[in-house]
Amino acid sequence: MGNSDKPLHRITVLGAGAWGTAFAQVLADAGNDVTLWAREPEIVRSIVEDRRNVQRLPSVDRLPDNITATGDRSAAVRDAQIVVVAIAAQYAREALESFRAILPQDAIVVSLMKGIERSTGQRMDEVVCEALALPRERFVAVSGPNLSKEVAAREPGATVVACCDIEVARKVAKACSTPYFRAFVTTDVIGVEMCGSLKNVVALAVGMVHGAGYGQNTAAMVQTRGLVELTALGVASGASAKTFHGLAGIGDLIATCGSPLSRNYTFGANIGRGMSMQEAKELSNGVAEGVPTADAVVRMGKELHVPTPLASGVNRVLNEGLSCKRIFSELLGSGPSFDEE
Ligand SMILES: NC(=O)C1=CN([C@@H]2O[C@H](COP(=O)(O)OP(=O)(O)OC[C@H]3O[C@@H](n4cnc5c(N)ncnc54)[C@H](OP(=O)(O)O)[C@@H]3O)[C@@H](O)[C@H]2O)C=CC1
Ligand SMILES: O=C(CO)COP(=O)(O)O
Repeated sequence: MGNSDKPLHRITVLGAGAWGTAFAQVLADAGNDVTLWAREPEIVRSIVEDRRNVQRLPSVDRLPDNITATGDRSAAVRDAQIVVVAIAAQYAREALESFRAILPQDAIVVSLMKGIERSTGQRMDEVVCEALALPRERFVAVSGPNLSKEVAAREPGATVVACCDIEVARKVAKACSTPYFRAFVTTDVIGVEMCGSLKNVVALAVGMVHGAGYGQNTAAMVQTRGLVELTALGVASGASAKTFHGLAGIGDLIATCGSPLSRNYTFGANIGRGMSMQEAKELSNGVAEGVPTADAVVRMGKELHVPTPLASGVNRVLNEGLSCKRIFSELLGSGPSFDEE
């Protein structure tokens, strides 16, 4: 499905999980030559020999021919012009440090990850730049309403590509644009990072709402107050409020909070139904980034003097065993309050 005979770019995707593999297909469809790096030999074998990633993206029957895979770090990044990182956020630093010495000098690094590092409270732009000693001009964040299974089915959709250098953002946007996938650009890296990471905590909460047996009124309250909370945290971190009202913010919130395809939503729903953390983890179809991120968000709120009632409630359910019903009634507060700000 490439656009021309000559590949647009040589791109390497680190991490052949659900989103790494689906995004690799977008890049291949856009006309790039794509190499997926995976640490699991069986995933590499199945992509190379069977043209499938049965473990992580079983819905795709045949990956495009211009995708290959390897487990060899040096071979994976040797000629890469763009390196895309799609590793579970809590393990990104450790995984990227092993690429630091072998990353091509001028490669652009794109993060697809949506999480805050629990041990440091850092966003993925900070983690990636630190782990790879990467200048910020070569860091790009991609985030939006992008449920991997729907993107992999080539359903119409869009994303946001952020870099402090708008020309670099445009280059990456072009590299991931296809007739079914559109990329919008911005320089608000912090905003895009905060949207993607924090909406996962809201998706956990909305999942808990439905799991606990409540309906759309409660879900709408949680989702809307969640947007207010994540916007306040983002703005206090240096982001533009506008970003939160766009595709990466409210757009992703709508997709994630409204779909059982979301691992965060599903994890929250299972907790709401009364499962233990262990049971919910065992059932999860991939990483639910909001779980470790909730704790980081609460600490971030304290540091930035931004109230985080929703993230605090979610965190107390996850880490202190509070009931979902209790946190939603506590969210309503006691005395009268009519000020929506
Ligand atoms: N799925 C989606 O719809 C979307 C996901 N995202 C974000 O993209 C990121 C990846 O998500 P997704 O691909 O879906 O998640 P998956 O759970 O499907 O995959 C996680 C990936 O991280 C890898 N990984 C985990 N630990 C390590 C480690 N120590 N070293 C190297 N690799 C490691 C896994 O490798 P292994 O297979 O060997 O365990 C796997 O490739 C997340 O931050 C997520 O929030 C963003 C948009 C959409
Ligand atoms: O970020 C996503 C959609 O935009 C995917 O959400 P989950 O990680 O909850 O599956």
